[in-house]
Amino acid sequence: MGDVAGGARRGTLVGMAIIEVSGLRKRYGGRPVVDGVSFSVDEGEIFGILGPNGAGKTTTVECVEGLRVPDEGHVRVAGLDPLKDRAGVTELLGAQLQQSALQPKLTVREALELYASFYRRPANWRPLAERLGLGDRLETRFAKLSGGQQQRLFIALALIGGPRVVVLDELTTGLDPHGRRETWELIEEVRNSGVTVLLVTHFMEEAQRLCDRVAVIDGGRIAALDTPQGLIERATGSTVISFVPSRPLSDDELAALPLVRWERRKDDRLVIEGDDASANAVIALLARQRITVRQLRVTDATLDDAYLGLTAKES
Ligand SMILES: Nc1ncnc2c1ncn2[C@@H]1O[C@H](COP(=O)(O)OP(=O)(O)OP(=O)(O)O)[C@@H](O)[C@H]1O
Repeated sequence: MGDVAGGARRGTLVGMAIIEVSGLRKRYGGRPVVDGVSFSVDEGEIFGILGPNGAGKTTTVECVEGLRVPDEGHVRVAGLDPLKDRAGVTELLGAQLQQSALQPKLTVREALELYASFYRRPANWRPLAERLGLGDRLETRFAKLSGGQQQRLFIALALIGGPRVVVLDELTTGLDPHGRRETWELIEEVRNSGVTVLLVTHFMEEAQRLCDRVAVIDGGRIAALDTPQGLIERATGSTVISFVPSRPLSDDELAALPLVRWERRKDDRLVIEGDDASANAVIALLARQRITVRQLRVTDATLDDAYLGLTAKES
């Protein structure tokens, strides 16, 4: 696999924290939007931040980038304070630009040359552009690129300083499923080249596929932090069983079963999350009560199920 970071890879110490956030708080107009967030990201990880709209995700990562000043708390990137060691952090952290930050008339080549000029030791942008599939688009203006090409250019610009960490905030929002999958492969290659990735996303499938660990932020606080599989097991159990019963099951009947969670859908479908013991208990209850079922489905739980369970009160 090619080195997507353009050969900028340095030795990594997998398992060492490269980002440390502790007791982070930020208020706007007296309202806490980040309310005591702590986490650390190991070098070489893809670390995801998930959460509902307005949960405080962007505020948190912008404090990591040194773009916002926390009211309280402690942030370190490779041991540096992003506010006090601004130049040092800029050299080692690549941030994805917001769309509006690029002039529509700027060509891909001009953008790459311009951003390379910001760094003392930039990556060689030509192989980077090739690797990101932009080699034949160098003279194309930003406004004429497809959504997927624009996202690839943002990844290239985030990598051009040869960073050890990249922060990608909702990178695949607005992409079609094909473009999203291509971007996922690129993010995996970025990580495989040794760069640590801090990824803010709304897409559970994206987090499940890419992230080594995920923090779910809700109401400015960390609701859960684990591997995607750990979150799934903790929040939902491992299995989702759904069916339309010939007569409704009562809340009391359901409460007596060893389930993690259940939900009634509009079409009378009952969705039950649990484990093998839950599945057996449901089958036994149905047999005892002579309830038949239609459209029975048994599937593995996903991060989507876990997320809905973890953020259920607010959503
Ligand atoms: N500069 C600001 N001034 C006042 N309020 C702000 C400011 N920036 C963010 N907020 C508010 O802080 C809260 C958290 O915003 P933030 O952008 O961090 O959330 P988010 O989790 O990234 O949301 P989304 O998923 O919608 O991007 C929101 O209610 C937002 O309106």
